[in-house]
Amino acid sequence: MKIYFSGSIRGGQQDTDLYAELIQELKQYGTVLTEHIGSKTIDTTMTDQEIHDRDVMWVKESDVVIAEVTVPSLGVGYEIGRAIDMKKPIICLYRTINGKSTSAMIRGCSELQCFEYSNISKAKEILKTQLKTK
Ligand SMILES: O=c1[nH]c(=O)n([C@H]2C[C@H](O)[C@@H](COP(=O)(O)O)O2)cc1CO
Repeated sequence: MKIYFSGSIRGGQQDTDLYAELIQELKQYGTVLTEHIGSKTIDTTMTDQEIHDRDVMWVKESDVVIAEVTVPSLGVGYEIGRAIDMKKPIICLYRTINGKSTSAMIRGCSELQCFEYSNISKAKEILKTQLKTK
């Protein structure tokens, strides 16, 4: 199974360590195409167009998209929209921080499976339940 993991980069990298742990967990279910999202080092050798085209190709190739949407990111929202058009199964994970929840455009979308979680163990449980059937 090919997994496209989506998480904020230019939207803010405060959750990068959490993404790295989720990516590590996801590796037991298949190949994670986007391991770089769990690293704070940004590749400066690629142009924006190269990043965009590579990532859209990976979304196309993927069997499932997992998006951590707590940190608002234009790129993550865009990838989710493209993945919906491609009819991919999409799981969105988010935490509520200081009473602030994620966008209604994500939580209110019936084509997404959205799950709120409070800590990494809960996120792993959600992934286990959701991915064992895929
Ligand atoms: O350098 C990058 N590499 C990359 O793969 N992305 C993709 C993957 C992430 O899921 C998403 C993050 O978008 P943003 O940078 O707008 O937060 O976009 C985004 C950037 C920078 O925008």
